[in-house]
Amino acid sequence: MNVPEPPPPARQEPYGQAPAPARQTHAPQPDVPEALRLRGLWKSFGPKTAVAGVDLDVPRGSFYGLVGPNGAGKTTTLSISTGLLVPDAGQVLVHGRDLWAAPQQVKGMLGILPDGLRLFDRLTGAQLITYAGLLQGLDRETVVSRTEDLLRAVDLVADRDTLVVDYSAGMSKKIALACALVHAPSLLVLDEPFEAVDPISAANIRDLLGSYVASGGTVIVSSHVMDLVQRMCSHVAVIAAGRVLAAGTVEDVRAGASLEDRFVELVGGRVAGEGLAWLSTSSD
Ligand SMILES: Nc1ncnc2c1ncn2[C@@H]1O[C@H](COP(=O)(O)OP(=O)(O)OP(=O)(O)O)[C@@H](O)[C@H]1O
Repeated sequence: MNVPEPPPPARQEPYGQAPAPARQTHAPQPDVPEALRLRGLWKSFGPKTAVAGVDLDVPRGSFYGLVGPNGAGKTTTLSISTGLLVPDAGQVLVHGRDLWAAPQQVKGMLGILPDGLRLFDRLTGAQLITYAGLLQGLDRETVVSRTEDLLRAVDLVADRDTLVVDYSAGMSKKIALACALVHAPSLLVLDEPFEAVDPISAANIRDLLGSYVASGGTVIVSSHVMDLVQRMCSHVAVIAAGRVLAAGTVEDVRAGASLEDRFVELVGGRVAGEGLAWLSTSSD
């Protein structure tokens, strides 16, 4: 693997402090074909370069999978794309709007399920969705009806009045997804949305996301489950060592092979051998 080139100089304007345009809107720009456009993203943590020049175009209305080995830079890329992390360099455009020029307006278009999300877990599930909706500026009547719809959609009606602190990992993931959806964003960015979620709930969530995409929304998901990405996504990007190795429609990227085989071919790293000899030695 090549040693990454040093990043270009950092942006001059600190995050969120660029002068705001006089008039801004949450609406996507209609003539822009990409829901998300990343250009030249770089991010290092001390000596570790996590993202090394990522360019990516996510077409509007696509179901986009982001796959890569552990430590590839997926979470860092998604965190930068949603304004949760400041890059050392690069540009993020959401529906044609620069995230750092108008962070509040752009974030109104985004629904985010971050990795390792900390929730306000002393609220019940229903209260948490309500709180998320009110924070997004929805009126109370709309929030109440959407909360009921979302609790049904993520199979949490029976636990609507349970404190989130008492939710299992999968239930927490589902309530966080419901919070991400409540303001009907035009772009959903989901980091490992199916991790710890049971198969029935996962199927329901897939259906929900499928309908969302069919109605014009755009979804980006990171996942380690190649079979799921192959079945669910229209597009995929393979990322390793902070760089995009391949990106496009799932059909184009897998090029006749399974996505899993193509992934292994692109990324490498299979360990040949007979395993750990000592592991098969009984201590009895
Ligand atoms: N806050 C941080 N401080 C230091 N290093 C970090 C930090 N966040 C990420 N890294 C490093 O950056 C690299 C990319 O991490 P990242 O979490 O983006 O990978 P990932 O592709 O999401 O991995 P996984 O599939 O294991 O979740 C890793 O080497 C990781 O150790």
